[in-house]
Amino acid sequence: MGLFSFGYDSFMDKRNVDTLLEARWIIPVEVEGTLAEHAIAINNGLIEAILPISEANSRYYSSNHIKLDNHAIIPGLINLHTHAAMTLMRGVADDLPLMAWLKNYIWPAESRHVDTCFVRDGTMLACAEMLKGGITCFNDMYFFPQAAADVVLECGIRAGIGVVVIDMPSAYASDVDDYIDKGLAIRDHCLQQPLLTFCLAPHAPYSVNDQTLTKIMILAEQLQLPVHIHLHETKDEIKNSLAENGVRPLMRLHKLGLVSPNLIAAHMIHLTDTEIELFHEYGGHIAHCPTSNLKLASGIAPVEKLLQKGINIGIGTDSAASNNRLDMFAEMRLTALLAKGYSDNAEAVPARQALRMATLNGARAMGLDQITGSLSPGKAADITAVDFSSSSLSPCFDPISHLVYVAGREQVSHVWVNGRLLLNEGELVTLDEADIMQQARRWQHRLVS
Ligand SMILES: CSC[C@H]1O[C@@H](n2cnc3c(O)ncnc32)[C@H](O)[C@@H]1O
Ligand SMILES: [Zn+2]
Repeated sequence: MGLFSFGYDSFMDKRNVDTLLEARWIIPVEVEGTLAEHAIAINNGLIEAILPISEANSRYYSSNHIKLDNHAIIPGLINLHTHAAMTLMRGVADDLPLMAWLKNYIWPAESRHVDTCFVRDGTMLACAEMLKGGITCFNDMYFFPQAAADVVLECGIRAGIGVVVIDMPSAYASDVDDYIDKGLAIRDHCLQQPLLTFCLAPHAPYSVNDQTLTKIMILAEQLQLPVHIHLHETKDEIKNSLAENGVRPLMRLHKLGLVSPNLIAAHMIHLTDTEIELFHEYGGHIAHCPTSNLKLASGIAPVEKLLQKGINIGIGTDSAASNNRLDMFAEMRLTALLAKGYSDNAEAVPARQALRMATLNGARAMGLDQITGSLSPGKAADITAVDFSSSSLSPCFDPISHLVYVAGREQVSHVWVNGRLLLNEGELVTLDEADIMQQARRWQHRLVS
């Protein structure tokens, strides 16, 4: 009787949580280093505690107790710049420079095919690829953002949806005011959705005029929204801006008041020292997209120099039409390797920094660093588990080094967003992968015809 009541009492003393997750290594990112043999207690979508396994077991219990004995647990990866629905155009036009790619292939295809169904099916395909690759949050810029938002809510991933603006009529909107009105109406409708945030997303300095950019600057300040834009992507962008506006694009945006902590500038390849100073002084963030930049021969961003200055840099895949993968493991590795080669310095972007760029820095750029981007009590349980049991990851002296230089997305086994399991032992929980692939094949036939 005494023994029974002792066991019962001590069981009752423990706190019941939704999930108790044990792992060989936990890499919180916010604090440096690796925690060996620790556990995470997850409750109501949030990380409640991270403790050594024995301590976690003495304080918590859960009917959902998961033991990942050979895994590293990291914050979910954050894809800071993408056009999710463009997965349906993966490989339609390769080996071209940006403007030929856009003007001769992508924009004509978009004008013929992009509608709400295309964006729905393409975003589903992207979410399947991203979740299987450990991505828990993406920053999107595309037509028909309502369709992307619907998919995000259906599958349970987290996203920043772009209120896209471009001075080019489309099936989605007739002019820039129509783009803005439609985008803001979607935001108003989704204000209570914890997985959705919104950005103002003017496409690029060459496709949006001064008057519209000023309107966007005012809206960003009024609504405290990030502004997500392609910037300084090619040498031609800068040459044309000098010819048409008398200034380089970044200086033009600065004169219009857009360079601020609200700004997320994708690419930022061709920069003078003065521009780097200015960008740092005014607090902008960068979405570095190394694969897309190389594939379109746009150039190599001076990442080491920008980091040394103290600029916040996250990592993006860009679209599957210019990458051609939505693979943040590949982008992390390339970020680390390119920075070394470009700056002639093997110490540039060590593994821990590449991982931080792919997680916490992305969250910071999106204004989400109080919610996600690292594993700390009080933050959302946006978590990726990476299986280290393969011989190709053996031996392992440092799991952070392996995550960047060895592991690939094929090692991702589990993903949680807001405490909800979305990938279980490599299988998508909320998405029907076979159906998604069938829809992709249907679009492939349409695009060809
Ligand atoms: C108006 S929706 C977004 C728009 O951007 C196009 N796009 C995709 N990748 C890039 C890139 O690297 N630079 C500039 N524009 C890009 C996409 O096709 C859509 O038209
Ligand atoms: Zn882009």
